[in-house]
Amino acid sequence: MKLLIRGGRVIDPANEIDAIMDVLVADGKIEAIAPNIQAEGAINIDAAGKWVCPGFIDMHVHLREPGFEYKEDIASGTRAAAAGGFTTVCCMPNTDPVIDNAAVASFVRERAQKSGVVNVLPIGSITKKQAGRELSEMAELVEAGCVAVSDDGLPVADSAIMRNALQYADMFGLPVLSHCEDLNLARDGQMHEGYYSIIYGLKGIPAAAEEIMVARDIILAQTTGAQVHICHVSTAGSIDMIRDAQERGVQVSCEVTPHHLILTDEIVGSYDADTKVNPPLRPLEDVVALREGLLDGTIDCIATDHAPHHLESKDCEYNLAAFGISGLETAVALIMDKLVHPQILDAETMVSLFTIGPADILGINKGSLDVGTDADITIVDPELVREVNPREFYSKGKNTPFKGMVLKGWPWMTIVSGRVVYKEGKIITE
Ligand SMILES: NC(=O)N[C@@H](CC(=O)O)C(=O)O
Ligand SMILES: [Zn+2]
Ligand SMILES: [Zn+2]
Repeated sequence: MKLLIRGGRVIDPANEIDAIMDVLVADGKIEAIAPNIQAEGAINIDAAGKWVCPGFIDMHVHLREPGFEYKEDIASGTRAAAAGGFTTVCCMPNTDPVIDNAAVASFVRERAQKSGVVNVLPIGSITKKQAGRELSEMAELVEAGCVAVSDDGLPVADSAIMRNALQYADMFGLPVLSHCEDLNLARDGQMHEGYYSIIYGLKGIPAAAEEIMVARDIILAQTTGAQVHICHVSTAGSIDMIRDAQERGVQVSCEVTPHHLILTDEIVGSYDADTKVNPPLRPLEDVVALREGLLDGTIDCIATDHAPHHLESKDCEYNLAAFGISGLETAVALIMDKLVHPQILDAETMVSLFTIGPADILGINKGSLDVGTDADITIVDPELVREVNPREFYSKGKNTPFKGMVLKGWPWMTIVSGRVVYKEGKIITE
């Protein structure tokens, strides 16, 4: 089976390509990239006016299976990923049971094979049951296909355990993805601690709750020489420390979410629980610093932190609501509309933040259109205008603060290993 994607703007930052070209796919692999390819018997896809990119990778999603299938499962979560233009997602281990051993990791991969429509790479936990006391068997997790370890949802509060984790994971080349939160400072907090938390009468989570842990992790990465990756970085102070550490040669990378790049804590005044997320939405100064970090290369990638929740845990008092935003189906459109079209972010940087950026952190052979690699391809229609309508989400999680927003620039087609899994609003399953 051959696919010929014709006349699109091919943007492949890993190969420094940005030109109108054809892409030929054969037997699930990239076979050629060149102008005016002739291919007998190939199915033609007219990509004129579209961006043809390496498949987008989201290295931070919560698929909730096993254990919380009422919030999301691998079938629904991977459909949401495909609709959002992602060909590969890495799923966090805060499931029930936790992905802390080979059996659960293998279960996730088997479910993904059977019911998923995009590549699913599991993330194992740093500590058994994410309890923060004893390290998981990382050798076993690597063997079972885990590409990183994380206790996301919770910090590794004990610094001695974190230091051991960094050293141990380093032996397997596994990145440690750190959820930075000092639980004593964050306790009972509902939103960012500052002007608006006072105005709105909600208990605040100070920036220091994140920054103290970012500082600690940088110090531990420096003293061990190991690699640490900071999840969902959200404050100016964190960015400053990460930038400084990178300049000193410390192996620290980080990701940012679309919501932290676009929203401020002011919108919590709607008391809509869909604005409640961890880390919390921050003031404008932080948003500005995150955008600077994105442009100067301090931030390595954009990840959604897709955190679907059931209506019951969102349609309630702000104080009682769960933290999290269903992000897979809006990420690309948000970045296109709010950063690319206003010319804050150029197309090539945007594509690299969704492709080679995360692939390099994870050390996976994806994120480029290299000939011979899996034909994972994301095609974006930069001109398509659509409203965010959670009722049409493939995700079971309808919890988005972006509902009703009209955005320009959406994923148009998603191709995984040469198979079209999403096209113009529809998931395609044979
Ligand atoms: N981000 C969130 O607000 N929630 C995440 C946990 C996490 O990413 O820390 C979840 O699992 O629901
Ligand atoms: Zn987290
Ligand atoms: Zn998360």
